[in-house]
Amino acid sequence: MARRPLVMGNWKLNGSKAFTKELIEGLKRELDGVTGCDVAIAPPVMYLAEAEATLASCGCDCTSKNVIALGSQNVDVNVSGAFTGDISTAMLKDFDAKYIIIGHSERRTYHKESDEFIAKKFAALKDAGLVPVLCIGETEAENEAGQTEAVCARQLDAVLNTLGAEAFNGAVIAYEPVWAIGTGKSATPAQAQAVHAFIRGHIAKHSQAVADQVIIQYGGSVNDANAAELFTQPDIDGALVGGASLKAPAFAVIVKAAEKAKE
Ligand SMILES: O=C(CO)COP(=O)(O)O
Repeated sequence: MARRPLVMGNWKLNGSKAFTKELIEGLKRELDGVTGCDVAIAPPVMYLAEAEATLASCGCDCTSKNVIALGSQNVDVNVSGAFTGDISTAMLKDFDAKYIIIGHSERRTYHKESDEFIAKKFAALKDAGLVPVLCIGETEAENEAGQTEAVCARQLDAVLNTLGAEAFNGAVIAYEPVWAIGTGKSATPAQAQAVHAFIRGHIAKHSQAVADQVIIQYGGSVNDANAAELFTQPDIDGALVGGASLKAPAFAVIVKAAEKAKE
């Protein structure tokens, strides 16, 4: 089954109002004419207004303003009320954000987010009609101990066992081995493919149809030099890109590589 690739930029804790405007203007120029790949960016929520305005106001007649979707790096489970510092699904929708990253290893590590808590976020996003981008992946120690599949299964099961496989209809999974994030040491295409096939197979135990349509991105040191080879793999449906998403030309090369590999 043909799946439409998705390349998403996770800006993490980077940027400013000026940077947001400049990078998005660059992306609009670079991605003009791209039709075969979905593209999303997740700036810090502080800059969603700037991002939304820059995406909407196009000084040229390019088509790329319709290509780049907005996203966020996190969301909270509560909808409103006395939850100081939190950000709701409704607030994200207010800025037209669509793809919402949850379970990133940096949040699992620095904010002690559990599998169960992340499953609640998944449910909140589905309730709101937003697209969860569920990050999963093993640490270096877990990898060396041969626990990669067990860790990915456990992280998926938190959602599968509470919401059912159907929750993955229209959702995105990002396989991000922790040892590959920000290290310059990407998984090899074969290594990533093996885990992606395991992830799809794990979902297929519940529903083959859901497994066939779910987008599984690879993330971890994806750049303009290694993206094309990663995308040759049948179960790699795009990428979640950190560092290389902060430069319009590099990010555009990755998007175009996905478009070409999956046409
Ligand atoms: O964590 C990542 C995306 O969510 C990957 O980050 P890098 O591309 O900087 O390794």
